[in-house]
Amino acid sequence: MGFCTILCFWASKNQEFRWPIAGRKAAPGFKVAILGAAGGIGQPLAMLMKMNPLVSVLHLYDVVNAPGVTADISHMDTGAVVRGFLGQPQLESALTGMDLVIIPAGVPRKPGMTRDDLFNINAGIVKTLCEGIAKCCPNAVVNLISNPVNSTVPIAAEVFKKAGTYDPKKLLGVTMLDVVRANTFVAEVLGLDPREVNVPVVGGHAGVTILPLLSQVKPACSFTPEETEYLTKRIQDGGTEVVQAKAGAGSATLSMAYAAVKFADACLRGLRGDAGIVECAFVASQVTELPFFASKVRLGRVGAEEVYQLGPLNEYERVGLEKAKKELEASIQKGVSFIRK
Ligand SMILES: NC(=O)C1=CN([C@@H]2O[C@H](COP(=O)(O)OP(=O)(O)OC[C@H]3O[C@@H](n4cnc5c(N)ncnc54)[C@H](O)[C@@H]3O)[C@@H](O)[C@H]2O)C=CC1
Ligand SMILES: O=C([O-])CC(=O)C(=O)O
Repeated sequence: MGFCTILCFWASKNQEFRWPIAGRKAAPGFKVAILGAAGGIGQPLAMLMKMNPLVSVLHLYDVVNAPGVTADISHMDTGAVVRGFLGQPQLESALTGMDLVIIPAGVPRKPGMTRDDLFNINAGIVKTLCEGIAKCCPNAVVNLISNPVNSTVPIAAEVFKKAGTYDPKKLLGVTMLDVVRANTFVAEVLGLDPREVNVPVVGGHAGVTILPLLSQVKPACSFTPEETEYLTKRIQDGGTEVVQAKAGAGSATLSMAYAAVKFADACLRGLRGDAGIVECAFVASQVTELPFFASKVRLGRVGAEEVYQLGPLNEYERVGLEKAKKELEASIQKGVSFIRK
């Protein structure tokens, strides 16, 4: 039995375990925690955040395998100091002092499931983690990835309200993967490099609530009705496409880690005070009559500082918006009721 095996075995028996901290002081930068860091998204996300020069301290928390992932990531010769935290008794240490908390904790879909089918398990996980955030880092910006995002964000908001720490600017549901997919699929149709394409995706993060605004693509372009139908459907079903291809082995993890880092980096640049950082996210909103909605937001020193209106929609998008709102309303209510019941 090697040293690592002994240490991991001991760690799994000893909830007080804390991976040894490097004897180096953290450089200036942001302190970031990933909750669910040993998972399919969590691991590549941890690796990419360790590569981010804006991060000085990276806390990796999970209920399993946190020591192994931490040992592995900590050998990367990049700036951030990495610390691992295993299990509920170490949640508070993982969260204390954090500027940004990214949450990919929870179960993923299998073929045939909707994101809402994850509610029963993931709602409780998100509730517990957000209670920890309210207690230990109430001023942190939260990037919530765990599905169903349309319900988990309202759950988080209710937990923070109950604790008296709710700041709507600091709670952001991550819908970046929808934008990443939309950029990729639209670029394919237009014959462009996806890095040159920007597609706003609004609404929420499930099925028809994912509403790409193809009339607002940059660079300006137009689509035939067939292209619009194909692209809208492909973007809405992007998650299911991956779930089916993985055939029971989970959902999008690598593209999600990429999208999560793209979004987290935008949040950190906003916190640093960079101007003009605009990304789509599912946030508290007055853009429609619903209390939460995904749209473009300006990220700044305190989080989502400005939520932008949708801009002019075409008839196809107006119809899509009505469908999206109907489903979103029920998902939001389900999340709110989970805490208020
Ligand atoms: N917002 C989005 O665009 C996307 C969201 N997701 C969602 O992200 C979530 C995670 O997906 P994967 O990483 O593929 O799943 P996974 O099962 O590979 O990893 C989840 C991790 O969460 C951990 N975990 C479970 N309960 C926990 C708790 N109470 N505290 C801390 N960690 C806990 C597990 O131990 C595991 O390591 C799923 O809910 C999935 O649906 C996935 C892709 C895109
Ligand atoms: O589809 C899923 O279950 C995971 C997800 O949210 C996505 O890939 O967009």
